Amino acid sequence: MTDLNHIRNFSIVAHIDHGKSTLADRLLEECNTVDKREMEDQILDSMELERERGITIKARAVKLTYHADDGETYTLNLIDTPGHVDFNYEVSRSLAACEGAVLVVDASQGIEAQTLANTYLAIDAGLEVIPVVNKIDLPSARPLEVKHEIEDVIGIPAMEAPEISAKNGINIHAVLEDVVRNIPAPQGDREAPVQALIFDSQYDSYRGVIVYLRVKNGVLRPGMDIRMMATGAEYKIVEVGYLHPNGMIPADALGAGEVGYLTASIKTVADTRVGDTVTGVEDPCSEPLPGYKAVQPMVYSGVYPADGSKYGDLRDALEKLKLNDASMSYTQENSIALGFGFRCGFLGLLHMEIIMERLEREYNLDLITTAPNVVYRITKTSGETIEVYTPLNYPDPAEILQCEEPFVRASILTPPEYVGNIMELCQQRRGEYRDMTYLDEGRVELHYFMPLNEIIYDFFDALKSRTRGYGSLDYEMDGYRPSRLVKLDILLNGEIVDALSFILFADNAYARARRICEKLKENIPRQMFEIPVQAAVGGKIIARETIKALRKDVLAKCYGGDITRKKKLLEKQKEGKKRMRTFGTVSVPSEAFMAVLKMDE
Ligand SMILES: Nc1nc2c(ncn2[C@@H]2O[C@H](COP(=O)(O)OP(=O)(O)OP(=O)(O)O)[C@@H](O)[C@H]2O)c(=O)[nH]1
Repeated sequence: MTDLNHIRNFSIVAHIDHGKSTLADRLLEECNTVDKREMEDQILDSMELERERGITIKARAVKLTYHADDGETYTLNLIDTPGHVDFNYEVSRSLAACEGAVLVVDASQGIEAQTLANTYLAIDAGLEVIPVVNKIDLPSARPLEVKHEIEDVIGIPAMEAPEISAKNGINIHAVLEDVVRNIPAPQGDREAPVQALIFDSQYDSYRGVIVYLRVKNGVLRPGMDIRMMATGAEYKIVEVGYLHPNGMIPADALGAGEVGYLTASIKTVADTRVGDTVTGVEDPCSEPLPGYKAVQPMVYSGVYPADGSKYGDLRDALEKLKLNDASMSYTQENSIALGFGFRCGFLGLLHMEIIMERLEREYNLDLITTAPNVVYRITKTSGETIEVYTPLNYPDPAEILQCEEPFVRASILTPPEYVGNIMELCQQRRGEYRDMTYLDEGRVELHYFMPLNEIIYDFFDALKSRTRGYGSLDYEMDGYRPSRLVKLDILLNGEIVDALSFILFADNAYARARRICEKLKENIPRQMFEIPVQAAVGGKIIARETIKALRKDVLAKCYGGDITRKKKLLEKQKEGKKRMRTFGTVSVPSEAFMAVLKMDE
């Protein structure tokens, strides 16, 4: 165990793409913990998918050894934080494991919404924030301006902030010196009962769950019986150790102030929730650490195998993913149209996309997802209040007394010239204007109340395109408000396709219904008979298109006796058929579902 005075626990916070992972790599190199040759690019983002998408999903930590200019050797624990608004809670728990945060700001972009949001999280967590200006190698870099921006907007001294290029390895040493000098050493009592904060966990098929934690008080040792205070789960520690960039290094003990891992043959990450407190069974601490929150999925979607016979495979895959991702949820759901599937809950659309991609890629599944929805709250005339996770459970309109939908407080940062565009966008999305602050000459912060439902689809993309990429968004939940909602049903050939139903704001129903019918008409191939495509609210048809009947058969073009060409065509047709689902008498390709999902593009 390192003595407390020689430990520094810190995170790096930044807006997406400002260079957090690249700086982390350079710090690792500078501390010589990693041999350059064996260093994979961006070791902290260890999942393949993360690397491909260039985002950081799960928090990880590494222990660095740094020989400082004062002649002393320090242990630096770098805790990586996810960079997307979907994962804000995980960010806050990672920060709670630290005493300081390095704030990376891109010298050409300056402060953006997530810079502010993450910095405020760090300041709220009581961390010492040390700014760093990155990407000074770029011709468009304006480090001095950005330093002024940091001082004016965030209100922390920044004139001495290191000007670095993480990419080219310029001035990295100055960052490490700042960390050692300006971030306080951890405090804690190693004689006290154990109190350790879980900031991440990961499922490993051989060892069970690996729990990443920061010990606040006491000492953890192998053989000790521990309890997770929120979930109540109890285990015997098998191993404790440190997180070296090249792997886990077992140790005899993990003491207050330190960051490391434990294993205890834990079967599921659901037992080791992020933010929970680990304590000893024999000599428990009197109170858990503050700030634990059971994270709730905010967005739900139906997930069905494109090929109905793969239902079992999908269930197995979800079961495995769930072991590793406590924030995802799933329950079985039956749709008349799609058969057996699951209603899955996600933190947000990015989280949903990541899980869908993992299911398709790692488990080789072809999936159909239904339009994502938020959780609505409906009070019935009987006085009963229900939470509606899926349009399939939407009550009969005659039984509804009141509908409520979740709202968020959104803050949008933008250069002033785009304010008009943004206001228009927010108004279209039923935003309620709160206020607007001019942060400095180049930046305005707009505050709105918005229905979560209007944000989850494509709000972020729409914002980016209306601000030429300069606008940025952050939001937090703000509770439920009464709303006028309806369920829109889609009928093909007179029959409701339940998997295409969704809940929306009443005033949007007509426009949306027309667009969906048009989209379906474009995406459903003609068949032997005419197919009416209709949209209805409460049994009343509000839009209609018709898919004309098909007359020619595919082989008609194949005059002449070229059998291989005929075979090819038939083969192709079969391929097409496989990807179709038949509803009543109508075959619908999975692309049609996608088209309805991607409505707002
Ligand atoms: N020119 C230049 N590019 C840099 C520098 N540092 C990082 N980049 C580039 O900026 C991009 C984003 O860097 P990352 O380190 O992945 O950014 P991040 O903040 O970790 O992003 P997320 O993981 O998505 O939160 C990459 O293409 C880097 O190569 C720098 O000093 N100069």
